[in-house]
Amino acid sequence: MSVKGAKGSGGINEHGQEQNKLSVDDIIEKRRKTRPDFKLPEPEDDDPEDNEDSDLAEEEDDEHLDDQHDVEEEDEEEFGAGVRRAREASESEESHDEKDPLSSSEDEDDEEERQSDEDEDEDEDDSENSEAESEQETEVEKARKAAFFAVEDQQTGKAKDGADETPTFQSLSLSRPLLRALATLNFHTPTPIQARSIPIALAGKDIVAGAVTGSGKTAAFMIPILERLAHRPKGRDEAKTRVIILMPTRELAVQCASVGRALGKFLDVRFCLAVGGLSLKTQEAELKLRPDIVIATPGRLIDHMRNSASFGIEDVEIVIMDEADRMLEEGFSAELNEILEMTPKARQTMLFSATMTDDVDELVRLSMKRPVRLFVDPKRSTAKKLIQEFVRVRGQMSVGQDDGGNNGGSSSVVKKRTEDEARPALLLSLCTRTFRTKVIIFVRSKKLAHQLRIVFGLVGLSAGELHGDLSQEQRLQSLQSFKDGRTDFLIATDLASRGLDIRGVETVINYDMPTQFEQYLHRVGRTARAGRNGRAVTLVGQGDRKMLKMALKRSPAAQVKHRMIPGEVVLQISERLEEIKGDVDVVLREEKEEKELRRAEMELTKGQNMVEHREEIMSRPKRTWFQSESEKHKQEQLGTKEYLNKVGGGDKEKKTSKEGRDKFSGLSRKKKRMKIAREEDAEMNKRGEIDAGIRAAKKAQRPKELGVLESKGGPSKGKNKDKGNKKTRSSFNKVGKGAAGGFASDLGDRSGSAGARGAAKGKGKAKTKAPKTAKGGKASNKNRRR
Ligand SMILES: Nc1ncnc2c1ncn2[C@@H]1O[C@H](COP(=O)(O)OP(=O)(O)OP(=O)(O)O)[C@@H](O)[C@H]1O
Repeated sequence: MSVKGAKGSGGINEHGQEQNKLSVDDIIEKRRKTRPDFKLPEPEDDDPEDNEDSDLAEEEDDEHLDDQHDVEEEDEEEFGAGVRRAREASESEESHDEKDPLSSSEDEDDEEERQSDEDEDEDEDDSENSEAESEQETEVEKARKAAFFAVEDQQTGKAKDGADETPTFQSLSLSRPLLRALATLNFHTPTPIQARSIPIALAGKDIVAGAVTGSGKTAAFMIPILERLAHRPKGRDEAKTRVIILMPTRELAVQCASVGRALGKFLDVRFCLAVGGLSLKTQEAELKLRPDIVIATPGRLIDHMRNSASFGIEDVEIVIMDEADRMLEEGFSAELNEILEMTPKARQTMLFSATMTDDVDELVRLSMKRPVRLFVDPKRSTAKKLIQEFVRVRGQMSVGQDDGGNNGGSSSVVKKRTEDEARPALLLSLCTRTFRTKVIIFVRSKKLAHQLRIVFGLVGLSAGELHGDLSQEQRLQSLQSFKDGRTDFLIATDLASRGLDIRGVETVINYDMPTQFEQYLHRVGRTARAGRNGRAVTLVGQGDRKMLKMALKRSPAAQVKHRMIPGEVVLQISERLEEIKGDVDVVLREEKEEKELRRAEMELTKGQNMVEHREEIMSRPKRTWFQSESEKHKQEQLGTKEYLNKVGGGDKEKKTSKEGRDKFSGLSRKKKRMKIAREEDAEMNKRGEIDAGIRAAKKAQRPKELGVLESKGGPSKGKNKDKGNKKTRSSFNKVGKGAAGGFASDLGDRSGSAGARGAAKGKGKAKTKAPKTAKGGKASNKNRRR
């Protein structure tokens, strides 16, 4: 293959030198050199045509536009007028008189289309009504909330009249090292969410807090955590993991750790980042030292809870769940429950997010004690300095003139295209003429993100991509080069829509409208953060009008605009894009070949390692891991079946298992169980030396305070060994009672009989590290990552 010829095939060559990998950038660059430069339209700094507002309707038509363009222009005007009408309607709060922002009153829409529009409108009205209802608290709900949530003023002891005064960090009674760190970061005044949550968090209360994107929620929980840790008992024996911060994605965890380290700069507080995709061994070593704060994604934390010697969460005093709704969306509810149940009952729990869902309400109800509700901004609102622009995407566009020889006159040629085909040219028009640096572009799929990145590369724009198809290292690199300004555009999926705080992002472009309004809020919230200006531009297709209406309804009139892109610019770019279509395919093909080659090399290396180091590899203990619901179910069934076979509870299985009948015939139930246990012990002993070695190593690593005295014989069987009066919220007792699946899921990658034994012995083994049966976990590992 030519590509390989250019840079070698990677790995080690015959001279023992490492050969370079061929990255997608190399492939794009190589391809770009084979064709003339893509001529980009002239940048226009202050293009009045681009930016429509109320005065645009009075502008004269461009003389170069043909008839078809006139129709499109009118259509655009209608769209703009629709945006204005919707805005006005939102201002007067007469939402049901609101006109469809995409409608064109004198449109030539056919009857069928009109009918379907009406149907859709009805649906929208219905859903908006129900939404309005759900936003309006009923008396019953109010009473329920009053009974469950604590009142803020009571908690802080503040008089109501004092609430309006803007506090300073000094007035929040923070210690000097923290005040110094805040000054270093140029945080002079607490943001509203910080001003309200810090005193309550310092008082040890549970909190459920919501505030718009970019309003400083991270520091709102990090400051009181650090302040509380500043007063913890110190000394060698006091090293404990006291705080766990759970984040939905690795990037957010990394970001949160960096905020924490910056704020804790002058305090002797130790952090550990425990996220997937980074070295397990390094994390294990750090956890062994019992860091004060562990910032983790739920899956990786559970992995460590089960597999890392000497790490336990039984001393945790504070649990934070950031972006809790996203964690639940991602199917982490079983993991969250397991983590919460393993921590002490007396802990403080705080939950933060810019958006909340019903599932979060449920989590709050199950995991918190009389939390204080802090919602500082109107529900579903955007940052104050965010300008939202909308660009209409049409699925049809004229591409030139036909002299009309056949039709007896001149007419434009109208090329039918789908909205999706129209979007790339609109995007490139925006990115080449108006928004040229510090732009995040959100797209709906990983594949699209990658293809667009190739397109950007081929036309000479510097773009990176961020989505779940990349390795952790690639994700972090991509993010870093965008932060450093080495790339101007970051093309991302919703993986990046939450929480990412990138200073100086000027524009967010929604290549397509997200399907959930919450998602829209998080995406546009990547700009206009911390009181800065920012702009969000959304391409709006026919099917996106419901979302558009919601956005218009919730935004002040001055912040909403309709952007129009001159038709000829879009046409010019569309034609160029047609020309490079083939190149995109070539790049994708070469990239695939390159990947296959790498995979083949990896397999080869793996095979070699297996031959050379077989014994060592086979002796490594398997890690237990959480499973998907279907895996848990299968495991549960398998465990139950084997158990029933052995104890004689399952008639069918008993009859078909000759061996089982002979072996246990004539024995009482109790004796059967004992015999099974003995057999299993013997079986386990065959694995003996390895397991004994592992147990001994774990025991040796365990700090004295957690271990059982040598004289009492052997290591404790679990991290949750009873320590004085400390209670945990564990429900393992419940699990032990015959719930074969609960244990089976822990021993998932050991033999099914071990799972059955767990069930048989389960009664009363409340303090083992085995997980409880996960209830309500929706997603498998596969769909956790985007
Ligand atoms: N008191 C403050 N003064 C000035 N800047 C602040 C202050 N607190 C936080 N910031 C800055 O505000 C920005 C946004 O903070 P943060 O990322 O915590 O927002 P957020 O509310 O968690 O946003 P999101 O909902 O998108 O996750 C950060 O760059 C942070 O440095």
